[in-house]
This record gives sequence, C-alpha cells and structure tokens, in this order.
Amino acid sequence: TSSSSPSSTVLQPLFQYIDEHQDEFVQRLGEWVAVKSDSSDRALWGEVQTLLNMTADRLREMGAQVELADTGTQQLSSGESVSLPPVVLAQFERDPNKPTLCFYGHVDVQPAKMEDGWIADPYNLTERDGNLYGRGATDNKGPVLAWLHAVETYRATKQEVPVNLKFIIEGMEEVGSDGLDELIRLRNESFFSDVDYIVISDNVWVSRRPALTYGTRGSSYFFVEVEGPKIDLHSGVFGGSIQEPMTDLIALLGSLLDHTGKVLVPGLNEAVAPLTEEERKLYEDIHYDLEEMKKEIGVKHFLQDNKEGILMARWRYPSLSIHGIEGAFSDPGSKTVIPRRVIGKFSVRQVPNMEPAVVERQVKQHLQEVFARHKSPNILTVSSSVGAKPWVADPRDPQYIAGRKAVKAVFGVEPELIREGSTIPIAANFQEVTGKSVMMLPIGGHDDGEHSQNEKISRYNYIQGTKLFAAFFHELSQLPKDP
Ligand SMILES: C[C@H](N)C(=O)N[C@@H](Cc1c[nH]cn1)C(=O)O
Ligand SMILES: [Zn+2]
Ligand SMILES: [Zn+2]
Repeated sequence: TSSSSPSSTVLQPLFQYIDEHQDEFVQRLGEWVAVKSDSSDRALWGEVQTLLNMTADRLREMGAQVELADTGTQQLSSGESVSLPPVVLAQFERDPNKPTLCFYGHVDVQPAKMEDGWIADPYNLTERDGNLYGRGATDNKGPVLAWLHAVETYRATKQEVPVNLKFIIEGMEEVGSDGLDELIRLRNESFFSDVDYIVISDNVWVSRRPALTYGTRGSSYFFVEVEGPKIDLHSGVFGGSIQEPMTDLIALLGSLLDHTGKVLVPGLNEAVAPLTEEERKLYEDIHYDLEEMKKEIGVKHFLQDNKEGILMARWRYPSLSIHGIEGAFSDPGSKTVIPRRVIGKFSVRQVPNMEPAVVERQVKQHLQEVFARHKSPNILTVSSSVGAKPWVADPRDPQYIAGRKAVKAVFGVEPELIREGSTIPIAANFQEVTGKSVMMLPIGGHDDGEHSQNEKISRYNYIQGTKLFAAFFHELSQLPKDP
C-alpha cells in the first residue's frame, strides 16, 4: 500500500504491533498444538474440551461474552449415547452502526503419530527453516489464533475494532461437525440474526499466491464391514476352503473406481453440475505449477495432464478415496492369518448438485449388488457418516471485495479466486440456514500438508495472515452500507 493512503494510516500501527509480538503469537500456537485434540479418538475428547476452554478463556480475557453451547449426544453403534464436546459461541460488544462479522473455526485435529513419519513430535511445535511444524499448525489452530491475535492487536494498540465480532469455534470438524447443524438452526434467530458476514479460514492457497475461496466439496464417509468366521483362522489350515472376508472386501473396494479415478458407482456422476464457459474461464487465470506440485508430493504424473483438468478434478468433480481397513493385519512381519472381520473405510467428495443422502443410497445399493453377485456366505454391513453438502458462494458478494482489498494491503497482489477440494461440513448450512454471505479467507500455504506427516504453517503466513485479518476488519468497515 502507498504509505499516504488512509487505510495504511490505520493499518501501519497494527502491522507493527503484530511484527513486534510475533514470538508471543508463535509461543501461543505452541501451547495450543501441545493439546492432543484429536476428535477421531473418543478417548481424547477431554483434550478437545480443554482446548475449547482455553479458547473461551482467551475470548473472555479480550472482553467477549462467551457461552459453551451444548450440542447434544452421539449415538454409538453399541446403542450407548455420549455427550458431544460443546461449541464456543462468543460475541463482543455491539455497535448497531457497524457491520457484524462472524468467524467460524475449529480446534480439533486429525490423528498424528511419530511412526507415521513425523520428523519431530507432532504435538511439540518445532520451528525449522521458517516453518512451524505440528499437528493443527495450519488446520486449524494457527488460523483460529491469528483471528484472536488480530482482535488483540486492535485492543493493545487502543484502536476500536471497526466491526462487531462474533466467534463460533467447534471441536468436531474433522469428524463431520456432529451437532453443529442443529445448533445453527436453533440459534438462527438469536446469535445469527444480526450477522452480516461469515468468514472461515480453514483451507490453504493453491499456489504461492494468496487466495479467496468460494467453494468446497461435500463429503460422505463409508464403513463396509464383512464378517465371516467366529475367530481368526490359520491360512494354511483353512485357506482355500472358505470365502475370506478380506477377499470379499477387496473385491467390493475394487468395484468402486477405476485406474483413471472414475467413480464406478452407477448414477453417482449424473447429478454433477454441467461446466459452463464462464466457469471454465475462471480456471485459466489460476497459478498452478504442475512440475512443482509433482515434486512436492512425490508423484510421477497426475491423472490429468493440464492445470485446468487437475483443478477441476479437485474442485468441481466428485472423487472417491479409500482410507484404510480396520481388522486387517498391518503390522510389520508376516502373520499368516485369515482375519475374521474387516471394515473398509472410504469417502466420496461431492460437488454441486450432488446430495449426500442420494450418494449414500447409490453407494450402499452398488455394494450390496456386487456382494450379492459373489454369493458369499459372509455378512455385509454398510454404514455412513458425515453427510456434508458441497458449498459454493457468489464471489461477487461485497465481502469478497473487502477480502481482495485486505490481501492487496498485506501482500501487495491481487488474490486468486479459488475453490477447495476438501470439506467444511458446516459451510453449506451456514449459507442455507442463515442466508448470510460466506467466504473463506485462507492463510495456509499450498505446501502445508494438512492431515499429512509434518503439517506446518510458515511463520511468514502465520504472521502476515494475522495482519490480513486485522486489515479485513478495516476493509469490511469501509464497504458501502447498503450494497
Ligand atoms: C478443510 C478442512 N480443514 C478439513 O480438513 N475438513 C475435513 C472435514 C471432513 C470431511 N469428512 C470428515 N471430515 C476434510 O475435508 O477431510
Ligand atoms: Zn480444518
Ligand atoms: Zn482437516
């Protein structure tokens, strides 16, 4: 920005504070990463709760009114029901003359173990070559903290925050945001009634350029259980004489997609929204270096041979990924066992105009038909979870103008307009139920490795991202009142 513009007069002291306090911000990220808030493991929901409490405390210290809202219970397959972790709902003092921004984020993480190939303990934030490594560093603890630090910066520099602020922070995003959709419905007429804009920072850029994100894919997660004998069996004694559950399961999983990545479940691709010329053009301008990406993730080639094809496959077409097999022998060594029961796990990423309920029905029917053809004596059970819809917003919405200006003020470039292949389970609900404008304003780098070994956020992105959020408050307040 030019140093004489009014925006820069407001922003410079904020940016200076952020630069001067960056070590404290990194230290706080270390404290958050140290909390093993892995929501996929029910035994760790206490840790999730600990971090939600820490978030609530921090918001209270900054002057917010905070509620830990109940989200009900989860029914286990055993029939038992367990209480879900609460959701933090926070609001700062309201001025009716200011627009109201609501930030959504999550503090739970994906599982992480040293033996998966981490260079250092995933729960001990470690700085190497300007990068901050640790589970949750980019997904989503770093960005949540960056929003809190942006608020802290205004307060510490005695500048009035130019927007009304609300926060909604959950601890179950990584497993499908159980209970949150109902909470939003319940609070639509209260907590959300005066919200003008909802912003999410739970994804990464697609290249080295900053980005604004206007769409995510939806997701349904499937469990395919094949149960056979009462006990595991010796493969030398029984091999060849029984239909093995694992053989059934591999055939079922193998029937789901072909080597080109095409999903083979009948009907599944039929609902996909047709590609318009206008949409196709949007892909041309996006920076995406194929050769660099191949090197970065260590693949010889992608399934598509051009940028547009790859990005469309990631953002606007469905995909199916097989994640694992529970009950299978996966330790080192050579055990010669026939597992008695195995559970295959896979998920389908969904795009406009697919409906999770329809996809779930199509997948279950397909698996049952394939299984019936095999005439197996084993028992097949298919169940599903998550059921998250895809989300697409109108990037011409005023919030995106403020996002663009904030990016320009901090990074000196225009942001890319991108979509995201992964899922924010609650994004579509926010838009549909509240009717408010939703935008994603990511700060993570394209190489942050969300869900992967050695997840990181660079110190640069973390600190510049904090400035981006501080600038976004300002730019939002500068939008014309009734656009
Ligand atoms: C984009 C976000 N950071 C994320 O990782 N979301 C998860 C949500 C999910 C989907 N199925 C279960 N959880 C993801 O996209 O995997
Ligand atoms: Zn996330
Ligand atoms: Zn995630």
